[in-house]
Amino acid sequence: MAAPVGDHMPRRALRLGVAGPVGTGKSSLIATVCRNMAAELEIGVVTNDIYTDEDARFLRASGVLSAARIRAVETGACPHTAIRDDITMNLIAVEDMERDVGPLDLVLVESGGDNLTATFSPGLVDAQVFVLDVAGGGDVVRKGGPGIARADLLAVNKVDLAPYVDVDVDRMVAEGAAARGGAPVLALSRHRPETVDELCAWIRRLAGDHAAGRHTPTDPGAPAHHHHAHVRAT
Ligand SMILES: Nc1nc2c(ncn2[C@@H]2O[C@H](COP(=O)(O)OP(=O)(O)OP(=O)(O)O)[C@@H](O)[C@H]2O)c(=O)[nH]1
Repeated sequence: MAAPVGDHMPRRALRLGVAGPVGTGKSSLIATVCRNMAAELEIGVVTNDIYTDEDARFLRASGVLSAARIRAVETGACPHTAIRDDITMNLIAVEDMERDVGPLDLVLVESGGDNLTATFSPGLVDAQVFVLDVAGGGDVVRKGGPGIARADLLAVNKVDLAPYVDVDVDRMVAEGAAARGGAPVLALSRHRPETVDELCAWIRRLAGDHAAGRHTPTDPGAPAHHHHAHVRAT
């Protein structure tokens, strides 16, 4: 689908951030999107890990994209540092990839796993998905935070596990929608194709709006204030 728009202005890919606590299924969600949408969109992925390139290796091993379309950023610090405070490493990774393998339609940027605080800078991504999972407990949506409250999409993932962890998915989704003033919440499982279709439809709409110049990034707000003064030099 990638093609220049207008007379001579090549457009850049839609950049979609994927954030959320450790292990909620961010890499799996990205692999699922690539598997289901690679035939219609030219896709690239940038992963952020604190100390490793584990997520990039997982995605390369899954075989959903060629290795050149998967770049790893090792942040060496809290996830929000590289996706919000100083986005330079990520911007360079995205721009290098688009130059090397582009033009692309969609670049997915995965944050390193965090607690509930990480949000992407609107200078890095055009939109963001915040991923929770039912295994984290039905009450986690009530704990709030900028990602839960104001990301473009809240995904409640692994809903296939809900019966095993005593979570009422409908209630979790309703509480999420209430916390977000009605903004979209998606009950998701990679084992439930109809939910994957809904995720792909949401991305398809967003990519269309971006390509047509109809999408304006909104900032979910800064992460909760915190500091590292307790980490003492020896
Ligand atoms: N049952 C079930 N398991 C899932 C689903 N999605 C992901 N998982 C599993 O959840 C675990 C964590 O998934 P990842 O995709 O690695 O999670 P992540 O958020 O990228 O993890 P970090 O990068 O470490 O923060 C893995 O064992 C996945 O197989 C799902 O929809 N259903």
